[in-house]
Amino acid sequence: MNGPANHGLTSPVSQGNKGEEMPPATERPRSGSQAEQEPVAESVHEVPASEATNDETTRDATRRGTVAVPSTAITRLRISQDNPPTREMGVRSAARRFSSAAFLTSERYPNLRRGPYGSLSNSHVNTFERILSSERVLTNEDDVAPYNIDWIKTVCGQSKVVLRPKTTEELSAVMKVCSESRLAVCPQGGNTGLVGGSVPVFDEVVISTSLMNRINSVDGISGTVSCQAGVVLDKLEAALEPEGLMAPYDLGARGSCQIGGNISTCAGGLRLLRYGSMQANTLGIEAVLADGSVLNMMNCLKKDNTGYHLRQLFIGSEGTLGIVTQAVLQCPIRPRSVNLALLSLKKFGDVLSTFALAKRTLSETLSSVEMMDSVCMTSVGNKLGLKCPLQSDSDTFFMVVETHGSREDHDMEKMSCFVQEAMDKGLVVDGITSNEPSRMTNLWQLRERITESLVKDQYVFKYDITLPLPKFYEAVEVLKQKLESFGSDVQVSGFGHVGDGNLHLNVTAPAYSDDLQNAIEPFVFEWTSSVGGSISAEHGMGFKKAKFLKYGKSPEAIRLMRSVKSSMDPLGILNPYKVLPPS
Ligand SMILES: O=C(O)CC[C@@H](O)C(=O)O
Ligand SMILES: [Zn+2]
Repeated sequence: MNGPANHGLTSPVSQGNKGEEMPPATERPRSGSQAEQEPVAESVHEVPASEATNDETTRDATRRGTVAVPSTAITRLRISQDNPPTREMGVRSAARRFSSAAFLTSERYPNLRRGPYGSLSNSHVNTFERILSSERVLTNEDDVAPYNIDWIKTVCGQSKVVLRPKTTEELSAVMKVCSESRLAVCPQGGNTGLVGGSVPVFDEVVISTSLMNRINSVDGISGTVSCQAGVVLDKLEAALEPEGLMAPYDLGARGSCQIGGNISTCAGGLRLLRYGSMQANTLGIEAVLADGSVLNMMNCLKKDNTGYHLRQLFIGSEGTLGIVTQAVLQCPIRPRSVNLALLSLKKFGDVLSTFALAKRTLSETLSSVEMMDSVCMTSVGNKLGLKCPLQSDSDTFFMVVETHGSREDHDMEKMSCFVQEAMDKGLVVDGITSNEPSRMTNLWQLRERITESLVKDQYVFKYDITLPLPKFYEAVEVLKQKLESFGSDVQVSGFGHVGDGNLHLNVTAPAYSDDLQNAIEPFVFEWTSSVGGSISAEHGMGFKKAKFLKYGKSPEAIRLMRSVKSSMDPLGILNPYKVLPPS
């Protein structure tokens, strides 16, 4: 028998809907004096599919895995035989191949110390290969590289191995090995996170759920789906559609993000306003715990009050308490009619008044209320070539308002009346409505692809915060003022789920700089907390925000979090350096 394969690793050193066309604008209901002065046909117009954007890419093109970090973009590193790289150099150059701004997390955060974890050895790799088969144990540097870096290229770990289990049993066996050798692990879904939660910080073993992609069952009557954690959101949607159901949430990253990752980060997204949170919609969970034991809570029931709601522990804990392997989600009925409006507004106060009006007039049909400022709209235009069909200037705000309903004529009329009333009241300057699927898709891209446009050719500091609505856009203004001295190369912008009070606050700069980061943090967290907001709305704490947890939780709450963590993961091997601040 051959001896164990040499994987080039060191030995252990430490134990450490197509709807009907809208009637022509001139036929829509009008009222009030402003409508008389300003013909609706000129202000509210429908958008021809080709005019909405000049990019015909479909919603699928927003798949982050393909648009932002295409695997084909990973060019092979040419290594001179005279000067073979060390493992460390290899990871470093793998990181730098993605972008000139790439770097190792351990370099950018030099005060960070690796925990007392074991080191990966050839013998571990051989054991993993026995459990998973060798094709599902990646050790080749080029294969491992994409799992080390986040898709916006802001953090980069140095893992040497990626494990790709297909079943809960395999993942459980892997965790038993990791627990016995105190190997730290980093669970990873679609790697679409924005807070550095899904990539390793040092050399954690990456456990990818990508091959755990089975949909177990869809129950059209009770409206539930049971699936493995690695199912990609748009694949789930495709499986739900024939049953007349849809996922209870929607994200721009739907082409790459996975259900397990969505649950672990308590993802919010574009429809939370209408369909509720991940906490509300996750009925059942199966998770593998730190010691490899399997916790099966695959409940399909809407009502289950049998004591502690344990599944909630895994929703939003970012893989620090267990790795979600399967789940049951409650799924709403797919709407028969969808209507969309893209609006432009003069000031943020009008955005809030329009939101209030939308709630009153669109009531039960309202499914999404999003906003973006002109910096964001300009960015999707300049960087991605997506043309906004509305007139605007540098102070304009934009809103996307969507309805989901069951009566096309009724829903369309409701949307028209809402836009008309908003214009009559002088809240909305210009607007477009559509219920034609490809047109709506194009209009949605103006909102959904902001993230992709902001990261293009520049560094982005991202802050995902919840704020009381009157303070929502003040965050952008306050930060602009704070960063004035950095000059016009540094831009502050805001967009997000205004319907949920969730602002995505972004600072873009030509490159990362410690000075800029130190000017923003902890200032932005202090300010958010001082006005009664939350420093993480829907992206989680990950690695980047962990040290700022005190701005979101009281000392007592943090103590309880630590005690839950140490009782469920006494060796601290599950996604270390994330969520909780270093102790
Ligand atoms: O880029 C961001 O900050 C937000 C990403 C995502 O949550 C979105 O709402 O588009
Ligand atoms: Zn968002």
